[in-house]
Amino acid sequence: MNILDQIVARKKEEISVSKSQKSLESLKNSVFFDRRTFSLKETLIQKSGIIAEFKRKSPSKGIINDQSDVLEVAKSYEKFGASGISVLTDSDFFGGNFEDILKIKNEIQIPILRKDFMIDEFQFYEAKSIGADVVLLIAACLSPMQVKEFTELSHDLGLEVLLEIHTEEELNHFNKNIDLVGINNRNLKDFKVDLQHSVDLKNLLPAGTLSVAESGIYSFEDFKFLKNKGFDGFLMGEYFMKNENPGEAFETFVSNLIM
Ligand SMILES: O=P(O)(O)OC[C@@H](O)[C@@H](O)c1c[nH]c2ccccc12
Repeated sequence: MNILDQIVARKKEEISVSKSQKSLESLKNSVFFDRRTFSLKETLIQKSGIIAEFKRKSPSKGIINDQSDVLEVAKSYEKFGASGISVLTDSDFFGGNFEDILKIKNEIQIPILRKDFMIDEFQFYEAKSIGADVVLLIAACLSPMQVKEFTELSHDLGLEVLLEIHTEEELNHFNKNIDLVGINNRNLKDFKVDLQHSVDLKNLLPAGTLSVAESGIYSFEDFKFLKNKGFDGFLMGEYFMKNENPGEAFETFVSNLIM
């Protein structure tokens, strides 16, 4: 079984436990459920375009940073111009949890992306209830029909959708209601990173689609290359998180943008 299949299999178990512990009603009654959400479509254009990620570990890299405080990092990301913050909520494979979003929600004013493997309606109510503004839909673990249904549900809840694709075939998961399309530079099945592959795929998107280059952006040159090819957004995690102080690393990185 490839890693993505393993994660999804584990996620199904996790969801059934969650459902047995929490009712949909209780999610709808939570403090953050009834609120206005922030739009990543807007901040992507208004700010640096960088969606900075908080990630403790990953299947491809092992432990990246298990010391940093989520609130401290999130505040710096916001202060130095991040368009949004991506927070991993998968615990087994990425070391994340819901608390990370709950802790930062009232402290920052930019969109929060709940980064997880979304395969069940229940998770979208959860995302809203913990304070997320945007959710990730990974084409590789969903059918085009599921993408369509989950997009409608997300919009009913006031959440925006970032659809992640990696191959040309996955373009058939796109529909006109999708808010943003992320092209993963990293193949989730073998972890290979290929920036040119993403550029080629981006050129096949309908004109005017907001595009986000995801993963494996490891230098300012990588960033500039993708920006010059027309990407609107850049999802970066490890490059910042591998430092003792990810917020400071973010500040240094964006100082290049102004020069
Ligand atoms: O740490 P990186 O290489 O900068 O990548 C960030 C982000 O793109 C990556 O974490 C990611 C992209 N798509 C995902 C899907 C699930 C989990 C994680 C991801």
